Amino acid sequence: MSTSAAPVDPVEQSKKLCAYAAVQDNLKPHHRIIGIGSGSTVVYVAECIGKMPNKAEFVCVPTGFQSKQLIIDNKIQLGGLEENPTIDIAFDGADEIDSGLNCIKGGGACLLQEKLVADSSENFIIVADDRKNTGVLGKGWKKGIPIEVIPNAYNKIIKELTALGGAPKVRPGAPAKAGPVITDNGNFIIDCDFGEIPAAKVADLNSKIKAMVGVVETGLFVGMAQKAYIGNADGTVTTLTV
Ligand SMILES: O=C(CO)[C@H](O)[C@H](O)COP(=O)(O)O
Repeated sequence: MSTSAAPVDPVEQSKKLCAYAAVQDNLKPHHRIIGIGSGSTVVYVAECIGKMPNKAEFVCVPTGFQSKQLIIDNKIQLGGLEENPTIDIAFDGADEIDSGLNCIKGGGACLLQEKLVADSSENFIIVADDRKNTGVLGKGWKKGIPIEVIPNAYNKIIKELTALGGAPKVRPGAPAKAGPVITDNGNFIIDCDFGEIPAAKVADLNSKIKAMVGVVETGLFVGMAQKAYIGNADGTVTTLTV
């Protein structure tokens, strides 16, 4: 019988390393309410918290269906934003990070609940593998900025985004569903490519998109993260701060 271990995928390993480092460095003894983001990197945040001997002291607030399952699977106490409007610290992944720690989020269509949790958190920490750390939004992430919209407003908003210089597309649910992706909040996602967005222009673009009636939220997280933990392919972790 062979006893050789399964090969370790370096990207998966880097996600785990940055997530564990972020929790171990930032979760303080007085923290009680923790926000848990969405995606494949925060899986390791929940795993790390789930292994803590004092995990019964924490209440974790999820950012969507997947995140809720992670909290349940790791046997951590689940809480809602309604009972916990102030979150001590939140950990979340990102699709891309710029030099000012602005992020594109929403690749998993969870951006609205993610932004609610981030905005309610006293500390917001990003965990990501080094492919996300490009320095400029739109440089590596070519799918566009995810924008959550009220369903019957999608054509109106597509017109407005096009006039703003973007290339918008409704996110399809195919092959798993005919028709568009429906978010956890019952809305559509429009992915809108604006090319590379210099850090100094991210806030203005975000304000212009948010001002469109029918837009619920954008996947531009402007000035929200205090720190980002980047897992590198060589097994090291880089910490970025603003
Ligand atoms: O914004 C998100 C979901 O809406 C995720 O945090 C983002 O897509 C990163 O995911 P991953 O850790 O799998 O790269």
